[in-house]
Amino acid sequence: MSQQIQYPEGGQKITVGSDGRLQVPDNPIIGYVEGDGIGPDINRACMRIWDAAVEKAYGGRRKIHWAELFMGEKAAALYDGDYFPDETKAALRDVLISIKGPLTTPVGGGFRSLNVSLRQELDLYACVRPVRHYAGVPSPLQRPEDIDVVIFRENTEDVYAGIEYQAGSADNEKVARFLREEMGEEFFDGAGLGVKPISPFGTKRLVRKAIEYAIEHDRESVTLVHKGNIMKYTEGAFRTWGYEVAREEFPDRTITEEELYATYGGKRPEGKIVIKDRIADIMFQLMLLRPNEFDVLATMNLNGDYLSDAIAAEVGGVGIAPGANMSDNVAVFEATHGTAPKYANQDKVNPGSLLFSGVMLLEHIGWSEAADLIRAAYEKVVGAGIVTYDFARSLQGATEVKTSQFADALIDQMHGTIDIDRIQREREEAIEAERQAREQRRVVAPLEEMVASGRVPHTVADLMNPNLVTMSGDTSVEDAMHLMRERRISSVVVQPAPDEAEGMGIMTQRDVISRVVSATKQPSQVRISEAATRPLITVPEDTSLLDCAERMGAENIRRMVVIDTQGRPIGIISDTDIFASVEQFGLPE
Ligand SMILES: NC(=O)C1=CN([C@@H]2O[C@H](COP(=O)(O)OP(=O)(O)OC[C@H]3O[C@@H](n4cnc5c(N)ncnc54)[C@H](OP(=O)(O)O)[C@@H]3O)[C@@H](O)[C@H]2O)C=CC1
Ligand SMILES: O=C(O)CCC(=O)C(=O)O
Ligand SMILES: [Mg+2]
Repeated sequence: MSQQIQYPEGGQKITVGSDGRLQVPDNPIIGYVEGDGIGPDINRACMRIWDAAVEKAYGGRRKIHWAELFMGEKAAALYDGDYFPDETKAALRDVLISIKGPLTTPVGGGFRSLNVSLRQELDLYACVRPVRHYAGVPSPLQRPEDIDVVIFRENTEDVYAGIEYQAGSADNEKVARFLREEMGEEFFDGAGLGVKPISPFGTKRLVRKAIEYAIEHDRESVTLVHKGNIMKYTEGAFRTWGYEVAREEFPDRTITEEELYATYGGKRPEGKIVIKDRIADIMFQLMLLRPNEFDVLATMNLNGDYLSDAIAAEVGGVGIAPGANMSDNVAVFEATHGTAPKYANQDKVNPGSLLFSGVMLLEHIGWSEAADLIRAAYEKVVGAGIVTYDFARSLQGATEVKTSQFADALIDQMHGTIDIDRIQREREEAIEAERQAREQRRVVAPLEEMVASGRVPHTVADLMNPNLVTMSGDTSVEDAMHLMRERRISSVVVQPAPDEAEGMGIMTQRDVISRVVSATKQPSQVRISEAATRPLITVPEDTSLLDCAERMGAENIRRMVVIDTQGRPIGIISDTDIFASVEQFGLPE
């Protein structure tokens, strides 16, 4: 066997004690695989951050001794075309804990996925992917903080098992003949064929791990995700065996959702984990609409692959979501995204996914002080708008930095050598300056444009501000205040919450002051529907400015929401807008 791997001097191996727990020395040897594509860029950056956090947390008493292990393109170059050498497999088992970057897999042919091979060869049966939101990270959701789930994805079975027969091959014909002649199945000629094995053994060990995690981390529920209505004997069986393991092995710690309502009136008894199940397609919708109903998710391989990328998108994208592949002793932590080849060697991408996989690793070996330092520094740095290109795309006032510069900022923050509050202040000032410039353009420039073109504003649509924010009535006043401050707006349109019969309303800064602050209520405890003014006073987009001014006077209000012909809110017009127009053009006709 070719020998390329060298364990660093001064390091000691992690072992498993007689109680089954990891024995971690202060100088553990931990394996790392750099990965292909963007792998080297993110790995270089993350190693500096992990090392700095460990040094800072333990004052030099603890130190990781990294051992480079080889997979993918780097391995092929060193081991004569072998992408996953035996030496690496042996070392991954030997050091017990490793972390890896992404690896290239060719589509539709070529060699088998190295990631899948790794999971199967080492029997790393649980792919654990926590997804939560970090303050300051841009998200398409109104309340991304509601997302805090841990996905346990089965890692060795399902259509990923690699039991596939290529169309036109002799094996394919043999299997097709068997299925048609012996089993009476019908399908089109020339079909590629794949097998989807789901076993009670594979299912139960995965669901067992998910329930153990839920118990250990004081989580409320474990949801079995499946498409058992269609694939009854694979996905349906996953559901059946999942409930079985809960009932047989954790009878004192689990109840089913059915029991929750039938026996406990919907109120979860202290210390019990609720086991429930959802069909996979609706699960994607639920994770967008009501994510706070979910906690730990147990899925089969393919559903978990899809679902983990989709949920990651809700909290900032695959650039930030971490993961780990685990057996009972061996664990290989890994970024959940791929090799993003178009960005390779550009020092450009977000190191967050690998970084937080390392944070999981630090927690796994019990070094949570170092993990906490990274999390705290991350929130500060991203909160100050220092981000890589992916977050910069949707973050107002962002300072876009390279992968290595992002690592520098995190390390400086941990060392206290960066004035993050000043950067944050400057960012807020820049956002404010941008807002004022926008306002200037909105109120003055359109009028100037109109003067130049000889047009005169007639209707509210000519003058309205289309920058309108609508929020659901069950949003807390605190969350709405954050958004109003961030967007520099003085009101939000309030849509009825699902449990409300009333129509739309508006909540202004003045409402917050008079109905929440002066009433000494906690903004976090009050829903915006309680602070809003109803009904919403609207004005159709083709209303003349004079009519609008008259209505404002009659209703004694300073702004009105403009609606289109379908009754949808499309903008807001204020007395300031009409004032500016009259000052410029005189009284409208
Ligand atoms: N575990 C593993 O090793 C995995 C390996 N792969 C392999 O990776 C290769 C490429 O796969 P592909 O489907 O393109 O998926 P990738 O995850 O590599 O890239 C898809 C897109 O995701 C965004 N992205 C990915 N990583 C980052 C990051 N760190 N920071 C910011 N944005 C990021 C980029 O979006 P944008 O273009 O919008 O900027 C990128 O173009 C394939 O060979 C695939 O098999 C895929 C998944 C997992
Ligand atoms: O192996 C691959 O190339 C893709 C794996 C993947 O998508 C995942 O691990 O989530
Ligand atoms: Mg994937």
